[in-house]
Amino acid sequence: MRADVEALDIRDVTANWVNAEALQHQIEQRIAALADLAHTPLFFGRLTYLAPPGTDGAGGTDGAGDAGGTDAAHGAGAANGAARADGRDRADGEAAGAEDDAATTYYIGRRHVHDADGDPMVIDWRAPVSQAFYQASRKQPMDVALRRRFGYTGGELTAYEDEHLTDPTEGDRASRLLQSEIERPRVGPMRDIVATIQPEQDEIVRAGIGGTVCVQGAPGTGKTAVGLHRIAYLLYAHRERLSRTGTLVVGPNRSFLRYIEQVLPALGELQVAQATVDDLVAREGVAVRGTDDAQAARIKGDARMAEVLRRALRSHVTMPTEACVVVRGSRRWRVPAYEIEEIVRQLLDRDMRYGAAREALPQRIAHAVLVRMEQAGEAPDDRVQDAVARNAAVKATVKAVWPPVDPAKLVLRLLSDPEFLAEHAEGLLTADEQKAVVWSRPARSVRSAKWSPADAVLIDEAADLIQRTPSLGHVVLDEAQDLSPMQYRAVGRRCTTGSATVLGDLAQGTTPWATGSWQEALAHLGKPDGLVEELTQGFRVPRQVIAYASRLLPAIAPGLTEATSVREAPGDFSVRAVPAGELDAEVVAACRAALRHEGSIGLIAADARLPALTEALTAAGLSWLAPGEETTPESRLTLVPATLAKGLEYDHVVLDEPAAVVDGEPDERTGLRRLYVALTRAVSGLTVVHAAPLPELLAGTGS
Ligand SMILES: Nc1ncnc2c1ncn2[C@@H]1O[C@H](COP(=O)(O)OP(=O)(O)OP(=O)(O)O)[C@@H](O)[C@H]1O
Repeated sequence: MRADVEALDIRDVTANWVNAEALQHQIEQRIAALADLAHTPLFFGRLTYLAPPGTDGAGGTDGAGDAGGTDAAHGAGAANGAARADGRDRADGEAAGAEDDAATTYYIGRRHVHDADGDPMVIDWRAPVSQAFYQASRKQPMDVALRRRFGYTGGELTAYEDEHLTDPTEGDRASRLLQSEIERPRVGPMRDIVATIQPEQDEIVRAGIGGTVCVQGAPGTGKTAVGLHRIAYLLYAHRERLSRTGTLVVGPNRSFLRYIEQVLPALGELQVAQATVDDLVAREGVAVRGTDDAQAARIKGDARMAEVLRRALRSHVTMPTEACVVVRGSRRWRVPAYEIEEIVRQLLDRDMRYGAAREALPQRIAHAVLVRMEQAGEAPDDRVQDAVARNAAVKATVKAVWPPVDPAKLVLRLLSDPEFLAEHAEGLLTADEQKAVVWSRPARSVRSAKWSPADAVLIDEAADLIQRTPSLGHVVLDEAQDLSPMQYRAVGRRCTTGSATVLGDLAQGTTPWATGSWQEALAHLGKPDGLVEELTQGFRVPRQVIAYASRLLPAIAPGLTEATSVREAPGDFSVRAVPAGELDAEVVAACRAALRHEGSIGLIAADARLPALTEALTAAGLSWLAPGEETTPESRLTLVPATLAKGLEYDHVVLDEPAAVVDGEPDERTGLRRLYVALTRAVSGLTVVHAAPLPELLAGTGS
């Protein structure tokens, strides 16, 4: 397929260079999307239907019987499976009834693959025919006689596993291939899970584009994976619409985005934008260099600020005191002040965007002039109305009544001028709250102001009040629990006409304004009808480790369901108390021990502990990476400040001094939540090393 695209000669088919450029670009994208990925096989599953899908006939039973005849227990007969799988044998017509086979048997892969005649060889995992691969069960076989999963090692087909869903004599058994995929030692960036998406995950992945879905899930339940696969699914099912409107993944920080950035390209999707909320609201000329204390940030992030901004903006509209007199030729047309006031009030009542109303106003005044012209016997047309709207007198009136407003200047004034703030925050913010947000030293200009991230969100809100923010087709919002209401609004206005997938865990909220309930979050996002789903099967964290971390739940998120672990391997888990003077050395020793195993190692520590640990690692001659930098078999140790651990995972985690992680946060609940995040990053082993006493809820075990 790639060779076909590469061989395309477009010289004779393009009318001009713009055409040629556009076509060439499309061709390059197609070639890129068809690139071979090392170790990524073309197919991972096969379905044999009882009858060709879409028919009622039972004619497919033969095919099913045939497929059954070639079965082998998983692991055995792999070579045979490989030969059949590449389609050559089938093309040779090895089996009688090869026709039937082709009609009922489908190979499922990451993308569609066809042969030289254009006949499909591998069906895209997102196609309707593939859904049964994920959803069919013994209870509901969905017309599937045989489901085969293929197992690969380093790109080589090494095993397969069969389920005869309609065979009553065959019992249910756990998939070894799923188990080995889950237990695989992690190294490198996040990978796709297309081969092993679970039924409850699949339902979310394939939910319709019309609705917003919100997923609450404990650490490691696959929220990020599900969100990314959902966007890939939507791009498949609604390609044209979404390529016009665009799609976006919002994540908590750069390291996280780097960690996930290869999943969608591996699924052939290269067009999805990725950003943090700070990126979304970034504006030219507004440099974010400042920070807020927790109280100011919380108030600035509160949804009440949206109303303060709305009022402050609308206060720029003043009622006219003078008539508008338009001179055309020898005639003067006068629109009295009361009539302009009426127009202005109508525009205010319609609650249009400030900027849209400002653009409508000159036309409305011009219309009033035209009515007068007609009354005087003239017959003006649209061109006259346009000319009048551009008349200097009309412009002057508009400027006086409905002046242009710069969003950053508006926020600057609110934060610099206590009286202006008081006027518009009356009844919304208390006097203390107003005091908390006003800058101690007023800024002189937008450029010199020390804007904080929360200020940038306020400016974004103001900009949207003036001019509508363009909406994308679909937005996936990950680690949503940390967003303030104002940040939810900023994301929400980027999908007003589209839909969203909101992913998060209330127990992992570590901002002072962390989400308390998903209903509230969805309301701030502007999607109050969004459906809240829960995932509870954990794919990352070993059972003992998740049980240990879950001891914190009563203190950090009472009422949340504890995750179960689908991992069979118990994992290594130890908690070591060491003398204070030996903490750094013991941590280094734990890292060394972890490095003896395969896979990535994350040393997670309170941010304040980083300098000491950096020194200890250097002295020990160990090199390490920063979070988000790709781990490789040669370079596997990452030093992770606790504040950046969210969303990431490491095969083995060494957690330094839990008490310091808790103390690094302004309050205990946030501290324990930060600790919960740190404790739940491990895939196969966790070593906790501490000199200070453990938080009470965790004390009482260990070695
Ligand atoms: N169906 C699955 N098959 C195989 N692996 C899976 C499956 N679902 C999730 N995983 C794996 O489990 C790990 C955790 O998934 P993911 O990071 O999406 O979880 P999360 O819910 O976003 O976690 P957190 O709350 O910590 O951010 C990843 O390595 C992911 O690939």
